Amino acid sequence: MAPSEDCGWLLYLSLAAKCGGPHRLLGFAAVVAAAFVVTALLHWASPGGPAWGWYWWTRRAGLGIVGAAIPGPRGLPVLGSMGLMTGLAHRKLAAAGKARRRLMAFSLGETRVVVTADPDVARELLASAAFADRPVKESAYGLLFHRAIGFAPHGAYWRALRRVASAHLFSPRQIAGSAAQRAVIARQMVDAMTKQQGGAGAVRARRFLKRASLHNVMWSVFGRRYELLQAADGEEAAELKSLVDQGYDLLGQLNWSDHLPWLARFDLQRTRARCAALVPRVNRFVGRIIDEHRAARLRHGGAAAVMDFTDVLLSLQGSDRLSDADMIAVLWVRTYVAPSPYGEMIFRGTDTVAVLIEWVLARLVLHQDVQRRVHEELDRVVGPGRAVTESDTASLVYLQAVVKEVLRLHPPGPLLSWARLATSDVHVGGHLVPAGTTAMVNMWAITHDPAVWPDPAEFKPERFVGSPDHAADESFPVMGSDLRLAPFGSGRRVCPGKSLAMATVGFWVATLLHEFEWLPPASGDPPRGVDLSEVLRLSCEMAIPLEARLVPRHAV
Ligand code: HEM
Repeated sequence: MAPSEDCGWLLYLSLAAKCGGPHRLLGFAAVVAAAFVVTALLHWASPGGPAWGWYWWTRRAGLGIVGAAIPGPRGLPVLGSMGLMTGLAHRKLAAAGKARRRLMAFSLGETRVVVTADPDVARELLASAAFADRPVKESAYGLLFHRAIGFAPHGAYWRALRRVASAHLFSPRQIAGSAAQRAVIARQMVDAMTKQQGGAGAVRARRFLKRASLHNVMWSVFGRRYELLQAADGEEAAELKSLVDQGYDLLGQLNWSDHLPWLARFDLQRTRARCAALVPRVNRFVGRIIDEHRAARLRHGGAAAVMDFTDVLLSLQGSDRLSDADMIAVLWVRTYVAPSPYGEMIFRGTDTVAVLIEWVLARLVLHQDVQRRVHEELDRVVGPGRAVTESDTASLVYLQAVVKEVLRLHPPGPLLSWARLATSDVHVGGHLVPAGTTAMVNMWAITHDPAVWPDPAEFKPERFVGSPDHAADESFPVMGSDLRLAPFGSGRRVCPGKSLAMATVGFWVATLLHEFEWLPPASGDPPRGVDLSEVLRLSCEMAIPLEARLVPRHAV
């Protein structure tokens, strides 16, 4: 509630008190409370709950226009269906939307939301120009995300950022150019895992994968090279890790005051306070790196010896030129770009890649027959005498099918994470979706729908290698043109890092499989020790980190 509204209420109450003493005041308060309860119940009674009720009532009163309401659960008065977005939201939404796959409405406090679990409606929604914006919430503003690619409003600034990132970070030439960097990090991972396996008897892959992904992004963006092993980490890497961890924490939570604005002043989850403490540290960290880049460019007569993404931003001229504050937003967010299933954020660049590789490895530990086929393919294509190179991955057809099948069963952003915001009234799936509505695609529900994928719960990479009795083959595109499996989203705001992500995942998985046999920590048949339970944080990751015994496949 705005401060002026507070003053209004106080004025009414003091007037009422003056006019008739405490009894009148109490009576007035009771009438106000009763009016509030009746209004809340009337709004709540609409399909989709209170936020939709509010919309339909004001529409009826103001314009006399009523379209067919979108079906959906009412949830609780005032709060709506906040419970749907806690825990494993994708599964809860899929269960709630079973009978309303095409489009379901629900309310998150005062926020109107629609979600679809139908590939055709998903295509309509993601391709529509009316959904090219994203809802930006309090924590996003606090962390400057609204100036970064993922959350900048659709317009000239966003287009300029995407153009620069596409040309200098995500183009095929840039991706090929950074292959050597990924090879160095892959080697560091193999060495670090070999060392840990020797000491502990089993390896917990997650910490290496997360560090490897973060170091990879830091290298491309800031030109920084870190070692993977803890002991070799300096102060800067430790500060980086702490900043990223705190950012994860902030962005991963469902911020109640984003949907119940009258709660915002209390800052109950301390979102604002924690953002305020984090931002100056981020500014110092990134600002120092920018200053170092500026100084190096001056030393080299205005150009960098080796261009990283910071140099690219510094070299922009004319209308593309960014202020220091925007540059910090773009660079920092780039290190962990990602909105959450709540319509807010998940760190993308680093988190998703590590999360996906951990799922792939877990599936391969669990399905030893599939792992054997991957090893056979690696022996045929690469052989024991040399390391895998990134150009080998094009020939590793079965391994690519494994990655696709894992993307289908465990999409890192099961709700496509980065929700969209309707900027104008628009018709989707036969319904009117009003401007200001948050829209989501439940990709997890689509990839687990038996009407879309036969035996959806089964892990069958074969479905992507041309088996005639399956719905797909090796040419099945996962980059957003077929909404039956579009883990990177689709349309104007499709993930720009998708090719880089697929190149990184394919190459690192191939290397880790070429070097090691991945066995369950405890022997047995079926293998024990791999728990596929999920937890939805910034991405949907394994609730119990994978542990595996690694056996080197080639003599050193
Ligand atoms: C397996 C890895 C990844 C997955 C599953 C993934 C998934 C996604 C999804 C679902 C979206 C939303 C798309 C939409 O709204 O239609 C997205 C957006 C985005 N992703 Fe990724 N992503 C991955 C890796 C990366 C990487 C490596 C980067 C960069 C280093 C990146 C940068 C971005 C950015 C900047 C956006 C926002 C685009 C915009 O709003 O214009 N992602 N990603």
